[in-house]
Formats: sequence, C-alpha cells, structure tokens
Amino acid sequence: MYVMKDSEYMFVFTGPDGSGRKTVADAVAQTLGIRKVPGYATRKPRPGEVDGVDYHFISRTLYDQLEEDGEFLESIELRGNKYGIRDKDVARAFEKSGSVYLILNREGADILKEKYGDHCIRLFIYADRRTVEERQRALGLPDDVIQEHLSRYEYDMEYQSQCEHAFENYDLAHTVFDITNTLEKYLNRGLVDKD
Ligand SMILES: Nc1ncnc2c1ncn2[C@@H]1O[C@H](COP(=O)(O)OP(=O)(O)OP(=O)(O)O)[C@@H](O)[C@H]1O
Ligand SMILES: Nc1nc2c(ncn2[C@@H]2O[C@H](COP(=O)(O)O)[C@@H](O)[C@H]2O)c(=O)[nH]1
Repeated sequence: MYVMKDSEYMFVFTGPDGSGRKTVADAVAQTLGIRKVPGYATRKPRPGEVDGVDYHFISRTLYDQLEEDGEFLESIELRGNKYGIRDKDVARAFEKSGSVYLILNREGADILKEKYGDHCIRLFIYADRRTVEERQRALGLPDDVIQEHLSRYEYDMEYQSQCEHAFENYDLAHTVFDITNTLEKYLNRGLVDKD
C-alpha cells in the first residue's frame, strides 16, 4: 500500500449517482492541478465513456487475476460487475502530483478512510432525488441503471454525516468554487507542514 507523505492528501468524491461527482471533481482538480486515479471496471463502457479516463475497462477474467494477485487497494461488486482501485495507480498518481482524487461509492470511501485516516478527505456531493434522476435521464443512461442507482439514493444520502465535507450541487460554478476553497486549505496546510 502506498504510504502518503505528510503533505499529501487523497480526496474522495462520494454521494448519490447523478449528483455530479465526476463533473465537480474534474473541474476542481483542473483548477488545483490534482490527479485523478481512475478505477478498473468489468462493465462495458457507456456511450461517451473513455477507457483509461472514466475507468480502465477490463474483462472479468483479468480483473479476477489482478484481484488474486493482491493488486487492488479496494474492490467492490455492484450489479454483477466488479470495480476497484489498483494500488500501483495510486502510487503513480502521487509521484506526479502532490495530491490525488477518486470517485467512489460509500463502501470504497470507507475502506480508504480506514487505510489513510486524516489523509483521506471525503467530499460528499448531493442533490435531491428528482434532480439526480433528471440528470441521469438527460445523459441517456439506461432505465434499469437509473432505477438501480435510485434504489440506493437514501442509503447513499445517509453517508453524508460521516464525510468530512458536504456540498449540495445545483449551481455548478458555485459548487466548484466552494470545494476549491476547501481543498486549498488542505493543500496549503501541506505546504506549511513541509517547511
Ligand atoms: N450543478 C449541475 N447542474 C446541472 N447539471 C449538472 C450539475 N452537475 C453535474 N451536472 C450534470 O449531471 C450529469 C451527471 O453528472 P456526473 O456524471 O458528474 O455525476 P456522478 O455523480 O459522477 O454520476 P455517475 O456516477 O452516475 O456517473 C452530467 O450530465 C453533468 O453534466
Ligand atoms: N468502491 C468503489 N466504487 C466505485 C469504484 N469505481 C466506481 N465506483 C462507484 O460505483 C458506482 C458505479 O456505477 P456505474 O454507474 O459507473 O457503473 C458509482 O457510484 C461509482 O462512483 C471503485 O473502484 N470502487
């Protein structure tokens, strides 16, 4: 497992599907110059998804092999598909930037918090149920996927109180501004610690 330096942070964006985690996280990261750690997924890419950017899309056979070899820092199964974060990808991302970000469900966020403690900061992004449904419909996600996501909505929302920070996401520019300000405090703290 990668051992973080005092100045390094792992920012985990979590919250209900469709709340805008990816959109918000990518915008904040671009401003702050922090690097994404894309996970591995055994499901098929959806229209618009890019291999290596949204996920590394791999076969179930390869995933099982990597898992057997102990390559994953955390791994979950959802709707018959496996998703996981590879330890060496975290290490590589930290080599290139002082802090990194990931987009995970609450189970993954819990695992990384357990492993990295104060250096894992969970950012809970949310919007009301109707809004997340509309956003997913507008994206053209299949109905069964939207229904499955919505079936977890209340359960996902309960995780808010356990996260270090929570942000509602309606006005995108406003959300990105607030999160950027919050993360800057951690990044500046890292610099102060270093000196
Ligand atoms: N503040 C916002 N206002 C309007 N639309 C938004 C806002 N934030 C995100 N969106 C849009 O909502 C849709 C879902 O966003 P995104 O994919 O970032 O969500 P997510 O939480 O990562 O969901 P999933 O895990 O299902 O992919 C996208 O089309 C995105 O452009
Ligand atoms: N714990 C983990 N959660 C992950 C990982 N990669 C993605 N996710 C989250 O799971 C669902 C997947 O939904 P899908 O619609 O993209 O199939 C979503 O909430 C992701 O954020 C991971 O490696 N570990």
